[in-house]
Amino acid sequence: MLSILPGKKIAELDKSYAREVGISSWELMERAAESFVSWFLKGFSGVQEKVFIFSGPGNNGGDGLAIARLLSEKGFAVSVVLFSSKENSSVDWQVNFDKLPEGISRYQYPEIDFELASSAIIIDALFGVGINRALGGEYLEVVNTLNQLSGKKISIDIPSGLPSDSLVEGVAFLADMTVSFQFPKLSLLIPEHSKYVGDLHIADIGIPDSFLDQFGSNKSFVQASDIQKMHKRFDNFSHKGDFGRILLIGGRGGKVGAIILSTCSAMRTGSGLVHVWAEGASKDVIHISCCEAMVEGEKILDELDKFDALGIGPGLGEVPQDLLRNIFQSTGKPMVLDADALNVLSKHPELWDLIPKGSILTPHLKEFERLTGKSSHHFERLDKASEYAVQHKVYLVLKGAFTSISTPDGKQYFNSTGNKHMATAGSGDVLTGMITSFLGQGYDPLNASLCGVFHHGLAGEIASKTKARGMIATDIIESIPSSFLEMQID
Ligand SMILES: NC(=O)C1=CN([C@@H]2O[C@H](COP(=O)(O)OP(=O)(O)OC[C@H]3O[C@@H](n4cnc5c(N)ncnc54)[C@H](OP(=O)(O)O)[C@@H]3O)[C@@H](O)[C@H]2O)[C@@H](O)CC1
Ligand SMILES: Nc1ncnc2c1ncn2[C@@H]1O[C@H](COP(=O)(O)OP(=O)(O)O)[C@@H](O)[C@H]1O
Ligand SMILES: [K+]
Repeated sequence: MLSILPGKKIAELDKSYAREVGISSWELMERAAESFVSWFLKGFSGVQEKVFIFSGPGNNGGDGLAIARLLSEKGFAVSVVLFSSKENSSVDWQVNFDKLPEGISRYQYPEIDFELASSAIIIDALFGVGINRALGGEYLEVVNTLNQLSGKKISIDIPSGLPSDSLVEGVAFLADMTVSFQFPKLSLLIPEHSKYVGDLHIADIGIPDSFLDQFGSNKSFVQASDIQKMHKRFDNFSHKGDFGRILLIGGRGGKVGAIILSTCSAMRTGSGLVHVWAEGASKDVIHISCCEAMVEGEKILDELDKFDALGIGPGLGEVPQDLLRNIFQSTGKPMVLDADALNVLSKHPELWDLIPKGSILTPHLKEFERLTGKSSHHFERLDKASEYAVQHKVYLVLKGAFTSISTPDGKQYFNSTGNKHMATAGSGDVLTGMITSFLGQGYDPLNASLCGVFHHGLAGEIASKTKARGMIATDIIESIPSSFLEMQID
């Protein structure tokens, strides 16, 4: 689990880590540069390619100079554009400046012809986490100019102009890709900053997770290796009863498809027994669409105790609040609440304290807004999500890119899988089926949420390799088994 530290803590982290392992701050910068370059070489191997690196006065600029040297050694035609004088730059910047090889072209801003840079790969090393005010003067001017260029643009650590923990003010560099060191800065994970960040890559600089943990952050970025450890192991004598019996409630009226998606995905996630509550003609449709599931009528609501987990909401439509109230009161077990179940909760806050403790709520942004009111930006939304989870002792899965999972003990986890092709009708219903399935298999609510969200995103990534923009929710379901195979979960 990568702790996400606030920008202000990073200088302290660097210093204490360098001291602990007995390396200099320059050596840490060198590791960062090497990690960037090894990522870069996977995507840009054409050694004839031109690279322009814009280097600011701090350590982000220092990273840029180290990267300039390393890329030049690999045969790239590298130019650096400098802004401050040597004596006004950070100590490690100066060391890397002195190490710049002869072959690198140097320009002192404003003496640069942007025509030359227009056909090059642009690397933004102006400012990193040390930015402390909006861009102005020549930095504003250069970022505005670079933003007009059409070549590939890459930011080191964070796009220049973005603060690491708050909303951008004014202008920032528009990167196609951002390579952030060790962990993503919080600011890289919010929708308002997506156009600046582009595709996000995390470059390991070798600081162990356990070392980051000492800084006591309540926010983490979830990795595949974390998820692998959370999975329950089943043995050779396991039978379907060990994989849980769940009940899914929803799919009324014209929305029977929603609960079918949840049902099929629960089966694919490994549930032993999946029951679905259904009304009238939808029973047959469910049977035909997912013959492995058992379809139940109204009476099943009197037998909730026999289920290991419930998932309520996909396609439920408008229902009287009593339906939820009765369910909450007849079982103390955590359950998954999505879609229309959340809409009932939004209209009836008096139900909030009846939600069984440890339940998992999975709103998308609109559903979350109905629940907690409008937010002026995502940082505020994340705070509200955390408050809600703590206050009502539930897990709040706020869906979108980098879905966040807020916990009753005030922690917040950010998912690292998924992509834009998952923004398609029904993909949230798939997630509900997956999380309910894990909960029913005996995963605790945190692990069920984290594993559900991670595998959902990974299945989406796998499906999108062949389906891309044409991907539909069913494709995600079909790729759930591949997500287990990829993670070697048997
Ligand atoms: N573990 C890690 O993550 C590692 C991190 N590393 C790297 O270090 C980076 C952080 O470096 P950093 O602390 O030197 O800050 P950085 O962002 O270069 O800028 C500070 C300078 O800018 C100035 N300044 C600020 N705002 C300004 C503005 N709007 N307009 C104009 N000037 C402005 C400010 O001076 P001021 O004017 O405030 O006196 C100061 O001179 C980090 O992002 C990563 O790339 C790696 O090297 C090693 C491992
Ligand atoms: N751009 C994106 N990147 C990653 N995941 C996404 C993106 N857009 C949507 N998703 C995921 O797809 C799902 C969409 O859920 P939701 O909006 O409830 O869909 P529906 O209501 O149609 O079922 C969520 O799990 C969300 O995290
Ligand atoms: K930068």
